[in-house]
Amino acid sequence: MKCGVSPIIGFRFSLYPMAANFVEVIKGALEQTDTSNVWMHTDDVSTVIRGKQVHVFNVAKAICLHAAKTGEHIAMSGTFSAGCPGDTAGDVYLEKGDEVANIDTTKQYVSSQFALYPMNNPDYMDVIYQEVDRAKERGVFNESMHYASGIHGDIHDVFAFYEESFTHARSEQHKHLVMTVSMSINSPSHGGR
Ligand SMILES: Cc1ncc(C[n+]2csc(CCO)c2C)c(N)n1
Repeated sequence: MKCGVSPIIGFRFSLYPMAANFVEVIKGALEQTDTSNVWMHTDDVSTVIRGKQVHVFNVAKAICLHAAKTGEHIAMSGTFSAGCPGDTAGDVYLEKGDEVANIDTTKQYVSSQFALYPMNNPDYMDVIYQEVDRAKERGVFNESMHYASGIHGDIHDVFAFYEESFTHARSEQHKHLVMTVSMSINSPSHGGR
C-alpha cells in the first residue's frame, strides 16, 4: 500500500486527570478549546484530531493547557501520525488558513517523554539522534532513557520542540512518521513547579 501524500496529520490522545471529577476535566478541556480548524472525534477511550499540522499542534496544546488550569494532576498520552495510508479523508480541513485559533500564553511546567518512529526509513537512528540534539539545543532535553527521551520545560517550549521535531523527522522520501508523547502536568513529583 502506498503512503498518503496528503499534508494532513493526526493526533490520537487520552487525558487522564487524577481527580474525582475527571469527566468534567476531560469534557471541559475539549469544550473550552476552539477546535474549528480540525476534524475531531471523541470516544470512550480517546480523542482524535486531524488537519493541518499547525492546527493539530495548536489544538493539542490548548486542550492540555485547559486541563492543566484546573490545577489537577493530569497525564496525557498520545500518538502523532503523518502520511498514514488512508489519511486522505477529512481533507476539507486543509483549506483552513494558517492562523491559529487558540492563543494562551499561560506558563505551565510539563515533564514528558517522546519517541520517534520514522517509518520505512533505513536511517531512522540518525533521524532520532538529530532530534535529540535538537531538544538539547532548544533547552528542553531532560534525560535519556530506554525506548524514549525525556523532554521538559514550559508547555510552549515543549510543544514548539515537538512540532519542529515532527516536521524535521519526515521528508519527501519518508513521509510516514509516528511520534508518541506522554506528559505529566501538575504532578506532586514536580515539587510545585
Ligand atoms: C482526550 C480524551 N478523550 C477521550 C477520553 C475517554 N474518556 C474517558 S472519561 C470520558 C468522559 C466521559 O465520557 C472520556 C471521553 C479521554 N480520557 N481523553
